[in-house]
Amino acid sequence: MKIRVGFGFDVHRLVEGRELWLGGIRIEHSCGLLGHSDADVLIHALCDALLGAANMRDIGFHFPDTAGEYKNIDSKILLRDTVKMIRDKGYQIGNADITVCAERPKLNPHIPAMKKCLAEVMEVDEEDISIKATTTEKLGFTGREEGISVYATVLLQK
Ligand SMILES: Nc1ccn([C@@H]2O[C@H](COP(=O)(O)O)[C@@H](O)[C@H]2O)c(=O)n1
Ligand SMILES: C[C@@]1(CO)OP(=O)(O)OP(=O)(O)OC[C@H]1O
Repeated sequence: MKIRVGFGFDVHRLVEGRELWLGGIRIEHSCGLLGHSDADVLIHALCDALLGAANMRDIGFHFPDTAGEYKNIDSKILLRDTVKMIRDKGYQIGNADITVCAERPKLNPHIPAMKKCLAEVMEVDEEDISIKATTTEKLGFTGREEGISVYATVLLQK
């Protein structure tokens, strides 16, 4: 069996007047993430980790932010299509481990719903998706609540 690791990282800016979408679910917050799509930064990092493990470039290569068809798109659609691409190349998903850097809101209460949602979209067990949250102790752009960043690692098997 061939085992391959992939890593993804993404950042989106927090602004007023946008909904906050994270891990496929909407979270009540005073501001939301800015992007061409719904700006679900967690899903974008996860897509990049999946694509990286399969050596299939990155999210912007497959879903360019210059294309009207992706304007305000639900990132769950991008994740579903990414998973299809990597399965078509013969890979199975082993597990994903994701860390969200956000000063606010508290994400722990939302993590079970995110895991359930992502597991459904990816057609994997919830047990195979780990999501963790950390502040950056008020340091840097995440600490100043200017944005949210996400790191994702996945393991694929062939
Ligand atoms: N947006 C966040 C950030 C953190 N958490 C949880 O709080 C714990 C402590 O955070 P530190 O940054 O002080 O280490 C962290 O381990 C998470 O469990 C959260 O829910 N939402
Ligand atoms: C998702 C896409 C496409 O709508 O746009 P954004 O929401 O701007 O996200 P980003 O992570 O900057 O890049 C990937 C994109 O091409």
